[in-house]
Amino acid sequence: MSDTAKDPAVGGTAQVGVTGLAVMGRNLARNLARHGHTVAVHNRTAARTRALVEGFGHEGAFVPARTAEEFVAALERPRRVLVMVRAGAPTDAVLDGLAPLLDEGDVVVDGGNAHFADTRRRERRLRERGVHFVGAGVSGGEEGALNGPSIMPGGSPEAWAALRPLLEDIAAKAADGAPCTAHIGPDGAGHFVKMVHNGIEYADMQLISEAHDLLRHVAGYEPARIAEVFRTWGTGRLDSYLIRITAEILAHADPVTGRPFVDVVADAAEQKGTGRWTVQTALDLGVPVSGIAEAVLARSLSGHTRLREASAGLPGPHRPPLAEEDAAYFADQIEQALYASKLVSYDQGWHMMRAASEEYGWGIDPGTVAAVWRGGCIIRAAFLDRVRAAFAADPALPTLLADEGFAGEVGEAQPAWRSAVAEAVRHGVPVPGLSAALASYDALRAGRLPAALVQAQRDYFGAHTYRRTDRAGVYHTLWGGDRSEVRAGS
Ligand SMILES: NC(=O)C1=CN([C@@H]2O[C@H](COP(=O)(O)OP(=O)(O)OC[C@H]3O[C@@H](n4cnc5c(N)ncnc54)[C@H](OP(=O)(O)O)[C@@H]3O)[C@@H](O)[C@H]2O)C=CC1
Ligand SMILES: O=C(CO)[C@H](O)[C@H](O)COP(=O)(O)O
Repeated sequence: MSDTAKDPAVGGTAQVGVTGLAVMGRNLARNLARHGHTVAVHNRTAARTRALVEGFGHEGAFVPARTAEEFVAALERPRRVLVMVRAGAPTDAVLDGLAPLLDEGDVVVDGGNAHFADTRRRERRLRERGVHFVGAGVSGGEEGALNGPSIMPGGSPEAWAALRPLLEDIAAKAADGAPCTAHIGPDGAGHFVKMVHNGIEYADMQLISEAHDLLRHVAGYEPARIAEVFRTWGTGRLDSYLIRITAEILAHADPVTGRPFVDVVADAAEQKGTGRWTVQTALDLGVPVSGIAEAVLARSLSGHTRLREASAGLPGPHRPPLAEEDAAYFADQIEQALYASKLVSYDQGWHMMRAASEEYGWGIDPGTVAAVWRGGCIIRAAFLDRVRAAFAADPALPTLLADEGFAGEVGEAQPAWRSAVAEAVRHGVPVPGLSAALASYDALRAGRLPAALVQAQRDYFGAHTYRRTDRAGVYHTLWGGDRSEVRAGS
């Protein structure tokens, strides 16, 4: 490994260092090297470092390091370090090891899926030492890390200035050539936006899977045919990475049994936690992210094997699949339901980012987030360019449904959306994502909500008070007495 002598005042020759060389770190290091940067590479277990240099050393300039000391010494100053290890305690362990070796002005990036609250804590700690800590969301999986991920860095403007040339080099490029990275905001803003990205990812995957279920059990289509339907949808307004990979998965036959691959995969969806974090955080912020919540709950329900087995015989409708011409019409309704539900679910994610930005003073620009998500990430989708344009035209837009174009599309889709959900209910096919999105749409457009009765109930049993529609002030009715009303506040 490296034995290059270092001048401590100048540092080493590597422009950037990557520590943590599993799937993501290894491929990001290669991406950086392929773009002409000299990359110091390090991993707790040295075998990964050796494998990277032996396997891909020809792709660019790597400086392998055995220890954290050797790694830090290999970097030119001010140093730029990318930490790409498992989130949680491992990240703290790596930062604890690096911190004493770093100097004022150095920049450390955590590219893992950290919780934004951890990022805020780590940023504060390293700032005390004069080190810039950047919590950067990275999305795109293995392929994205190598060929261009979407990168969402949060940190100081100085850190962004130091990282910008590197990140813009390695990030995916949108159709207009813009790099899919931008300064999201200070401290935890980048990891917050990545968390919401993953929450939306859960919602989108759930909606697509519900659409598949309806095409299968109500339209009566086989997976190969559904693959064709998805392929067609992928050429229109639903054009997205997740739709494309779904079409590929559905067209795939299991090499062992010859059956459709989707039919041999156990139907228990796992989760590492970012979707759950999104919902927990949304609850704390008081933002209704029903699409993401239903997706998290659907994964959870799918894993409750004993509960499902105990409930499997419960009665439900037994309807035959639709006739061929009705099925084709129904497939079109599903496309409309999927598009409208997707829009509502993404919109809920933006609502959450707006609330957090206000809470933490992050100044997140909603159009910038849409721009960064146009390429490289798992939820990349053609319609995000229109989301970017809508927010560019009005950064204070309270909901995408207030944008004339999106409102028109959802308005046109809503009769089909209702029919698709109603048909699902008639056939006993669960569509928590599609129906939650429709309920959210209906609640938002309703002039008056049943919340009035809830407030009255709260006042009845707990004297929790209520406001009136016809005059200012806070009131309580003496439910246990003569039912007269008293003013309880202003
Ligand atoms: N995989 C993916 O598609 C994506 C992953 N991410 C995030 O990127 C990060 C890296 O992901 P991935 O590449 O999949 O790797 P993993 O999450 O599987 O983490 C493995 C890496 O963490 C290191 N590590 C674990 N514990 C420690 C420790 N205590 N001290 C030092 N190093 C430790 C491992 O070192 P060793 O080899 O010695 O065990 C290895 O380099 C994670 O935070 C993940 O959530 C983000 C986007 C997509
Ligand atoms: O970060 C990612 C993509 O952007 C990961 O793919 C994501 O963490 C997967 O999450 P889960 O395992 O919970 O489905």
